[in-house]
Amino acid sequence: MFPLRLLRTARRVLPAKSLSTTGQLTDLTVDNEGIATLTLQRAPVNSLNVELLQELTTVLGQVEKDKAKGLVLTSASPSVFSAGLDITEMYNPNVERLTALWTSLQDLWATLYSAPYPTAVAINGHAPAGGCMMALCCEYRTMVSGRYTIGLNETAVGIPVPEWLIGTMCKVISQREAEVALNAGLMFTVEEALKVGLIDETATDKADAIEKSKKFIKRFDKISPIAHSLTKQRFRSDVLQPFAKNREADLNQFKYVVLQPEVQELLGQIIQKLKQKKAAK
Ligand SMILES: CC/C=C\CC/C=C/CC(=O)SCCNC(=O)CCNC(=O)[C@H](O)C(C)(C)COP(=O)(O)OP(=O)(O)OC[C@H]1O[C@@H](n2cnc3c(N)ncnc32)[C@H](O)[C@@H]1OP(=O)(O)O
Repeated sequence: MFPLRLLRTARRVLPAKSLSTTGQLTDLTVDNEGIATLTLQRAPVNSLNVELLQELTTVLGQVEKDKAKGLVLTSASPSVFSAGLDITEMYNPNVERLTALWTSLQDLWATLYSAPYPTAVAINGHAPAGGCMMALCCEYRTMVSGRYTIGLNETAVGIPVPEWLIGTMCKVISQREAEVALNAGLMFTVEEALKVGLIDETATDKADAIEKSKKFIKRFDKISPIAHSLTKQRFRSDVLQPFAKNREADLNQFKYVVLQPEVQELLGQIIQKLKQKKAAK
């Protein structure tokens, strides 16, 4: 059950010096104020394969165990926050690996969405699909201005958006805006995202986005962790609880859809287009 996980009693008194942990695909640092920064670093575009999804969930568990003051999520890429699920994991897949991919995505979503500590994201580049999903899980979104896009474009790659992700989006933007965007797999520019409330503010660069994210986390300095985590839980439980009951059916539906010949054909075409785009650069 999610409620107990969300019950958070005290922040740890952190040592004066910064802590730093480096995984293979992510980097976690904790500053001397106790704010953790988790950086995605799977080059070139932080696409989410099984290993990255699992590492992210493990590191989030560590942030919780260490009782950090809060978390800032960002990316090491100069232009992409995350390209979403690794498309090559879904094309001609090994079914066991496909199962692990979706189960790991479910775990990451549930862990980040129900994190008992304050969360903010510094979106320093494009954030399609699973990239947008991670941003939506956070309590505050700052995006670097530029020619970047953000949104849930799953239908454009042949994947229906699961109910838990529709619910997550509808907590952030209006149901009407969400329905129009998700049905057609539309992406938002930074300006459009700000206008509909998909992001909370813009930043001039990554450093500015991180600073703004940390400023958000510091809002909770005088708020009791129990008051914060229980209130957050109450806002999110109507999305988390049905998810917990339906995750097996959600997995089966994902596998059924991805293995359809027409979806496989579409995924193959997308991979081809990405390759041609690179060759034309
Ligand atoms: C039911 C499920 C619903 C919701 C749950 C959440 C999950 C959703 C499913 C997904 O996430 S599907 C993935 C959807 N993602 C996309 O459609 C993004 C595709 N990529 C792009 O649009 C662009 O790459 C970019 C805008 C992110 C970045 O553009 P740029 O900086 O110009 O880089 P390149 O396009 O040249 O790509 C560099 C390199 O990376 C490879 N790549 C890009 N995206 C992916 C990806 N999603 N998976 C795997 N690989 C990707 C691309 O092929 C290039 O590879 P090279 O080997 O040629 O270097």
